[in-house]
Amino acid sequence: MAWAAGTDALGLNFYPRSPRYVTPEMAAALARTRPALGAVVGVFVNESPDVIRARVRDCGLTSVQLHGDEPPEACAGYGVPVIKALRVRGPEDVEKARTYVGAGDVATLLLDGAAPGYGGGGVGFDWSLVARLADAGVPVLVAGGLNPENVREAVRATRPYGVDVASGVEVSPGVKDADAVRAFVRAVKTLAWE
Ligand SMILES: O=C(O)c1ccccc1N[C@@H]1O[C@H](COP(=O)(O)O)[C@@H](O)[C@H]1O
Repeated sequence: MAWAAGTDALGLNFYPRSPRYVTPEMAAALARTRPALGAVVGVFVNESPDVIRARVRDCGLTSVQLHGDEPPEACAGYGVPVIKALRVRGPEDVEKARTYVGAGDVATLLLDGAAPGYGGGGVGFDWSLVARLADAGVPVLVAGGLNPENVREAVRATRPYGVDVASGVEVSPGVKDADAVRAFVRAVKTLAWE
């Protein structure tokens, strides 16, 4: 459904405490639906490197999104590019994000809101802070509290490399709303490039 809606990347959540958790078997089956230009991202929170490597290998992940307290030195060794997610409460967290630029295999940063827990909480952050990474030389993804109604404003405000959404396109935690997914992708992809 997500691919048909036009999404560029599918996130598979391996955090056992998430309502979006998928088993390795489910993940591998979903990853096999990947179109030629699609990305399959494994989302992990403070997971052991051996488990991450096993999921990359067995589930066909094309990148990993580290959404926990992983230090810069833990962002390498998985054989695929790393998206490091940081929860943003204020400017100090954006400065912390900078410490991951050039570290290990970090290819992209993801800025998320600071909901309780590690992610998927539907909480945004001050989008004006994204500009602080404009000179960092690394692509930035914006997430946190996005939905079909506010994502265009988020893109206009932050000019990100991409956006990520979990709870904002669901009927209930972990259950995607196909109409909302389609509306979200349409809202982003029909934005004029200025
Ligand atoms: O979605 C989850 O349950 C989750 C759990 C642990 C870490 C990350 C998680 N999801 C990521 O959180 C952000 C924001 O989600 P939301 O749109 O605010 O609900 C996003 O990057 C998800 O991939």
